[in-house]
Amino acid sequence: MAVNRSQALLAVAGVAAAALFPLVLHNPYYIHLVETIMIYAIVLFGLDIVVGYTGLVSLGHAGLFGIGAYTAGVLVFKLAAPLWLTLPAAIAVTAAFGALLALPALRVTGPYLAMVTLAFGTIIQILINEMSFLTEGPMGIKLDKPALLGVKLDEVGYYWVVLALLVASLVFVHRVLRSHLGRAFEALRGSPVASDCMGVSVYRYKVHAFVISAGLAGLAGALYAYSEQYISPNTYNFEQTVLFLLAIIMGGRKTRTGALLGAAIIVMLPKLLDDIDAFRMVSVAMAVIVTAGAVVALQRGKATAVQAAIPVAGSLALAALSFVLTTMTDWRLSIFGLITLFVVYYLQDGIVGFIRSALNRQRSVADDAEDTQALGSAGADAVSQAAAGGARGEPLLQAQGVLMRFGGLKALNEVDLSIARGSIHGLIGPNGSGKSTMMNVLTGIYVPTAGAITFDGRSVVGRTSSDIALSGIARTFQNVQLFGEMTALQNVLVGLHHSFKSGLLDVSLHTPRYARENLRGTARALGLLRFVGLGELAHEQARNLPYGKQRLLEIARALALEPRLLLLDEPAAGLTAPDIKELIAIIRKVRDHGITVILIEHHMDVVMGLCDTVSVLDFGQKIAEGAPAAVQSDAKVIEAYLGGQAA
Ligand SMILES: Nc1ncnc2c1ncn2[C@@H]1O[C@H](COP(=O)(O)OP(=O)(O)OP(=O)(O)O)[C@@H](O)[C@H]1O
Repeated sequence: MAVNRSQALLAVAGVAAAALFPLVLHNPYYIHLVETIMIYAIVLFGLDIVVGYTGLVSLGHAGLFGIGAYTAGVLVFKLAAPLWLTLPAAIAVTAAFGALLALPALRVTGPYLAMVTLAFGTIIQILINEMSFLTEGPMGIKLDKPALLGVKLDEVGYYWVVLALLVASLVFVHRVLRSHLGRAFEALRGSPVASDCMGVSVYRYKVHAFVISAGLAGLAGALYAYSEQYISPNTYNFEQTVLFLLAIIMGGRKTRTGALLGAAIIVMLPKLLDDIDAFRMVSVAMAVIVTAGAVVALQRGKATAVQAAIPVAGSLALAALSFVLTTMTDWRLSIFGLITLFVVYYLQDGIVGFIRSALNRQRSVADDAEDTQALGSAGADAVSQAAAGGARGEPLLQAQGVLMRFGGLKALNEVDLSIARGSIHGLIGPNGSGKSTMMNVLTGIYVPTAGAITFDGRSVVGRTSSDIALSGIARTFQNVQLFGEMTALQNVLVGLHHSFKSGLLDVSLHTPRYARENLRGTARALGLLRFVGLGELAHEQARNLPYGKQRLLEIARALALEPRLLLLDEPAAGLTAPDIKELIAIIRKVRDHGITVILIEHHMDVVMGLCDTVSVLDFGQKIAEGAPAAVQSDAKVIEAYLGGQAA
């Protein structure tokens, strides 16, 4: 595992401290409090996969948490089931409900998804209430602390069980997120369209993320039932769901520390707000921290006086208010709301994100791949020889009568195209002539209004982008579509996703099969990066690369798919002259590996120097086709497109 030493030491120290806590502090109230924080943290690890990594909003997690609690509760109440049965059952049942919700819900996004998941949560609460024959309805279910290996657990024993499962969940989530599955989750947030075109089905991995997240919520729910020793429908309500989301926002997304911190906040804050003395202490401490933070930010030139003044004034006012108030009862919710507003507005990356940026530390974007830095063969070997039969020169892709309508506009009007195997086929035309639309039709982003497209004898029309990608068509994008928060290496590894056959079990147990795939994948990805001259930048975040390098990275990522056909959409746009030279050499090498290329390009020297055949589009129609020299001297082409430029 690619965890650095100090992180590992810190984690071990943290677990040891948590384990010793109930022995040092015997107060059952505090033991229960920490236990609740740990249980909530398990939910939040899962919720962060959905919210932080895939970028979806779920308002259904309290419902899922409730399903876990009731699965355990009902099994204990009706069948006196033991712990080793109730916990796996809670995970399985909740994951199944998660799938039931995700399969239809994840067809929609944004506010619609929020509404669907919210409705789910409400329905679950109503069902728990109504299905008295199973759930005892509003009366709720009482249950005892469970027994483990024949010994009935007391508060401390159960605390340790929860701690052990927290650590297990942490390791599980950590491993999943560092594997190809985690990369798929991040990729679909970074660029859904590029994910699909790399063979990583956005829909499929959204559902995966949701189901994993639901399983964790189920486990936490079951633990919560035993912890409280009583469950009733009212616990799993809208407020609970909002609290979970708030915890992620406050703690910070894409961080396990953030989830733990978020859990601590949502458990402790309401209790602190119950007690005026505690509230005074916290608000004074907060005012001191905020003021000190503002001074540091001002000194380092990270904030202007006005920017720093508002949070300082706000926290001082809160501290002053705490001494004016005599009781908290009427003010609890308002103050909770104010604190939330403050965090959401000023700490958009959450508290952990804020601390990291204050310390000038980047979020670690390392994953399992980093272990294998020294790997990688010579660059060119990484590009697979495009296998599969068919002689050079025979058609690999054929489009007939392709029509693409957008309302009244025919972006493509009865276009025929035949791409010979092993060739570089240029597609040129003035702006808006339909070139990118053609790429989008070929890669399944648009379904053509009419016409037929066959790739290697199989129809492309109506298939999903990821299916088409996996059958051997890779592409780059006119407006670069990289996974910005991921490293160059991780971007290429997303392209290699198809080469990972390991499942969730392999990933969480780090089986030899996963280790083998991971090693091989990383070596190939590094080889591909070297092939496009980015070997040195493997661990750089994609969004930090210069524009020209980003375009080359897109080519490496596309090659990772082991395509037979590579579509390059204006690869030279925005490149400097030396970069263009490098690009031309790379495209030639790609062709020499037997990969067929369709090249959209405005740089005529690139097109004329590289292409075997050129097709010219104008207003969605093909107006000429042939060898570059012939096309260049075609009167219609000169009139439509080359006219001004050729002169
Ligand atoms: N999703 C869409 N909805 C509506 N119209 C579209 C859509 N996509 C493309 N078009 C229109 O189709 C026409 C062809 O666009 P396209 O992007 O394919 O041209 P292009 O040849 O790639 O141009 P450029 O070189 O500027 O990228 C344009 O008029 C464009 O506005």
